[in-house]
Amino acid sequence: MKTNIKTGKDKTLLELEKKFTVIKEKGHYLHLYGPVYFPIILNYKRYVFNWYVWHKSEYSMTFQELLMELKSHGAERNYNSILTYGNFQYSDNPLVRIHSCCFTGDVFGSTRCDCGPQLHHSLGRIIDNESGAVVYLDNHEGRGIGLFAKAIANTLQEAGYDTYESNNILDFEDDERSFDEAVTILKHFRGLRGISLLSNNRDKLLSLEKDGVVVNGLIRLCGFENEDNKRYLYSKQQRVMNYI
Ligand SMILES: Nc1nc2c(ncn2[C@@H]2O[C@H](COP(=O)(O)OP(=O)(O)OP(=O)(O)O)[C@@H](O)[C@H]2O)c(=O)[nH]1
Repeated sequence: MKTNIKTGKDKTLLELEKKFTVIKEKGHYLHLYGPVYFPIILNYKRYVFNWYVWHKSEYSMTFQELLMELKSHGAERNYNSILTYGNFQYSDNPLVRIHSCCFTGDVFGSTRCDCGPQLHHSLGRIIDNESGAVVYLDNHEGRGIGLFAKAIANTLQEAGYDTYESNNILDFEDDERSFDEAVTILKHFRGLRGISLLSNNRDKLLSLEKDGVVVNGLIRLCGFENEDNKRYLYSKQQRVMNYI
C-alpha cells in the first residue's frame, strides 16, 4: 500500500513522526529527525551510534510539510547531523567533536589537511569515553566557503598563498563559519549539563560558551601532521589567535 504523505494518515508515517522534533531558536527552526540506528566500523570493530539529522528553515513545518519539501528540493539542501554514543543526554562528561565538513579529507582521505584523522580519532575517543557526540556541520565545507571555492583556494595554495590568504583573494573572510546550529543542538540534548570539547580551536569553545553551552574542558586533537598538511597547520597556528 502506498503511504499518503499529504494526509499523513498512514500508520507508518505516524510511527516515523514520533522521531520528529521542531526546535525554535533565534527566529529559525531546526527540524530534527532521529534517532536512526547507526552502526559503524572503526579500527576493525563495530560500534553502534544514534544518528540524528536536521533541516534548518525560517518557518516551522509539520512532518508532512517537511516530507513534501524533501520530495521537491531534498537533494539540493544541506543537512547537518549529530551522531551520539552511549547515554549522551545524561552522562557526566561526554566528549563532543564539532566537525566542519571536509569532503576532501573526510571522504577521500586527502592529506592536504588533518580533518579526516581528526574525525576518526574523535569517534574513537568518544567510544573510549563511553559517551559523546560528533556534530557534523555539512554547511561548513571549506570553513564555510563551500566545496567549489575550496577547490579554487587549494589551487591558490599551490601558487604560494596560505589557506587564509586564498580565502581572502576569493573575497571570503578567513573563517565564514557560524556555530549557532551546533549550539542549538547541544542545548537541545544537554541543556545546562556540561561537555568536554575535542578541538584545538579555543574560538570554537568561546562561540559555544557565549551562547550558553557549558564546556568543562578543551581536549586537543593533534599529532596528524604530514608532509602535505604541514604548511596548512602552521598557518592555522599563526593566524587563529586562540589556536592551542
Ligand atoms: N578554505 C579552506 N578550508 C579548508 C582547507 N582545508 C581544510 N579546510 C576546511 O577547514 C575546516 C576545518 O577547520 P580547521 O581550521 O581545520 O579546524 P577547526 O575546525 O577550526 O579546529 P579544530 O576543532 O581544531 O579542528 C573544514 O571545513 C575543512 O573543509 C583549505 O585549504 N581551505
